[in-house]
Amino acid sequence: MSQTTSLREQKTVRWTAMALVSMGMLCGYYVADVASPLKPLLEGQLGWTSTEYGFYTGAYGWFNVFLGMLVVGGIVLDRLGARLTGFLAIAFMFLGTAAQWWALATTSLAGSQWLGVKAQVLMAALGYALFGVGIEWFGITATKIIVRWFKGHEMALAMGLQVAVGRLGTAVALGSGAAIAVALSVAGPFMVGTLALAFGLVAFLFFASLDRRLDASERGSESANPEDQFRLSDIGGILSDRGFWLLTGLCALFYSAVFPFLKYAPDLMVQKFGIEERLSGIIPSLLPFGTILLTPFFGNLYDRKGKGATIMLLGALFITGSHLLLAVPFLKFWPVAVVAVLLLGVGFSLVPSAMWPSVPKIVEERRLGTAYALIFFIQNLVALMGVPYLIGWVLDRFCLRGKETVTQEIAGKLEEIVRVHYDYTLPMLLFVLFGLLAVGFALAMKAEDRRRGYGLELPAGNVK
Ligand SMILES: NCCCC[C@H](NC(=O)[C@@H](N)CCCCN)C(=O)O
Repeated sequence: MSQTTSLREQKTVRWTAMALVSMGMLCGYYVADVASPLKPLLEGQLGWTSTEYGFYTGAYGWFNVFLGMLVVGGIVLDRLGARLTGFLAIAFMFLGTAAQWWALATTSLAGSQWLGVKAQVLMAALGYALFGVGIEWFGITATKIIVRWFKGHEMALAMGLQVAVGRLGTAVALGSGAAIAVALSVAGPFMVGTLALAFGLVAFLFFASLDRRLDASERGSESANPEDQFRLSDIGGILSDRGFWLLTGLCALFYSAVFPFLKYAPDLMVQKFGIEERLSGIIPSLLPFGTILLTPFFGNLYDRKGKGATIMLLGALFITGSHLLLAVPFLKFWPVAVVAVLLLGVGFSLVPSAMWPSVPKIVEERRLGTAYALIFFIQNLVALMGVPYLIGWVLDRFCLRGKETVTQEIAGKLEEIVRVHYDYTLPMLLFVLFGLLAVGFALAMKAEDRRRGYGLELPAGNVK
C-alpha cells in the first residue's frame, strides 16, 4: 500500500476496524441488559423487592453521574485517544461484571446489611456502577472511532451497524438470560458475561494495532495537529448551543421511554400477559432483534437521503403509540404485546439511527468526545439512573396486588419461591408521558435545524 493513502480509504480495512470494535459493544450490551429477565428470579429466589431491583439497575449511572466519570471519560478520550480509553473501558466492564457475578453467587453476603441496604444488593449495584462507567466510556470511544474511520464515507450506516451489533447482545441477554439462570443459577448469566468481555478485550487489542497502522498511513498521531486538541474551555462552547440542548433533551426522554422499559419488560410479560417466567424475555427480545436490521437501514437512508430531524420525530411517535397500546388495561393477549414491541422496535431504530450521526453536524469534531460524553451524562442521570429507580418505587408503592408462595424447578431441584403480583398500568402511562415529551423535543429540534441550518435534513456529504 502507498504510504500516502490513508488506511481508512480501504473499504475492507475500515469495516474490519468497525467489526472489531463492535465486539466490545456486543458483549457490553449483553451484560447491560441481562438482569432484565432475572427480575422475577431475583425477587423469588433472593428475596429482592422491586425497589431493590430498581436501585440496582439505576446504579448503572451512579459513578457516571455522581463521580462525573462520563465527563472524565470524554476528556480522557479527547486528550489521550481512543485506544487507551477503549482498553480502560473494557477493563472496567470486565471487573464490574465479575463483581456482579460474585455478588449473586456467594452466600457470604446473605443476611448482611451495608449502609442500611442488603449487602448483596449493594455489592451487585457497585459492580453494575463500575460496569456502567466502562460501557459508557466504550460507547463514546466507539462513536469517535467510527467518526475517525468513516468521515466522508458511510458514517451513519457504520454507526447504525455498530448499534445493531450492540442490540444483538441485548436480544441474546433477554432471550437467554432466564433460561441460563434456571439451568445454572441466577449468577450464571454474569459468568457468561465475564467470559464474553475477555473476548471483547482481545478483539479490541486487534483493533488498536489496526488503528496504529492508520496513524502511520496518515504520517501522524491521533491528535498530531495542536489546533485539533481539545481544550477545557470547549465545554462552554458546547453548552451554549441551543441545538445541542434540544438533541440532549430528546435523547434523555427517548431513552427514558426505552431503556428502563427494557428493564421491566420481561416482568410486564409475566404480570400482564401471563407468560411463563422462563420465557418472559422472548417477546421483549423481538425489540432489539427488529432493530438489528432496521437501525442500519435507517442509518443508510439518512446517509443517502437526509431527513434526520423527520426520522427522529417519527421514531418518537412510534414509541409513544407502542407504550399506549401496552398501557391499555384490558388488552392482555400476548399478540398485542408482540405488535407493541414491534412498533417500539421501529421507533427504537428510527431515533438512534438519526440522532447519533446528527451530533457531528452540530458539534465540531475535536469537541465530539466531550459532546457525546455530556449527552450520555444527562441520559445516564435521567434514563439510566433516575427512571429505572422511579419505576421500581412506583411498582412497590402503588401497583402491588399480592404475593403467593409457589414451587418451581431451579437447577434441577424443586424450590419454594415467592411470586409477587403487580399492575403495570401506571408505569406504562409514565413511559407514554416520556414518549410525548420526546415528540415535543423532536419538533423543536426540527424547527431549530430550519433556523440554524445544521443540515439535519440533508444527506451525508451535503453538510457544511
Ligand atoms: N454512536 C452512539 C451510539 C450510542 C448508542 C446508544 N447507547 C447509549 O445511549 C448508551 N449511553 C447506553 C447504552 C445502554 C445499553 N443498554 C444506544 O442506542 O444503545
